[in-house]
Amino acid sequence: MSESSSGYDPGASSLAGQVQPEVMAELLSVRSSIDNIDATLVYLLAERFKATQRVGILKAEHQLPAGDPDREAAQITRLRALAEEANLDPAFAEKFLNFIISEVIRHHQALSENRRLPEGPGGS
Ligand SMILES: C=C(O[C@@H]1C=C(C(=O)O)C=C[C@H]1O)C(=O)O
Repeated sequence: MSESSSGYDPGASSLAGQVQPEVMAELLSVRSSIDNIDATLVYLLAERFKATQRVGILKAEHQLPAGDPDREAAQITRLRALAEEANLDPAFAEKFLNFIISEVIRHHQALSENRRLPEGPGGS
């Protein structure tokens, strides 16, 4: 579905009418990059959840535990270092990864109990 038919309005703003037109134009231009980045994040997350779902199926088939704390610790150390290099707050990077991992673990638990998940952030 195209964005125009989904009803998305890239110009939506509570600031309309309160800012000079040049400022608004610059704001909308930067927001267009933010929209592209957000779309990419959604696609990246969808791909990540597809991959983790394969891991979840493998774990369920072989009666392996949903979480893997040593793997998580290694991922967090790596992501914190990457975040520092990228000038991103490492504490934020860690929180974000933990948020995603906890959702993945919830999915893996559901898979191993052969349960369907209610609609949640990860979806699949
Ligand atoms: C995906 C896995 O399962 C869990 C989720 C992880 C993740 O989302 O990266 C990492 C480790 C596990 O706690 C895995 O074991 O690789």
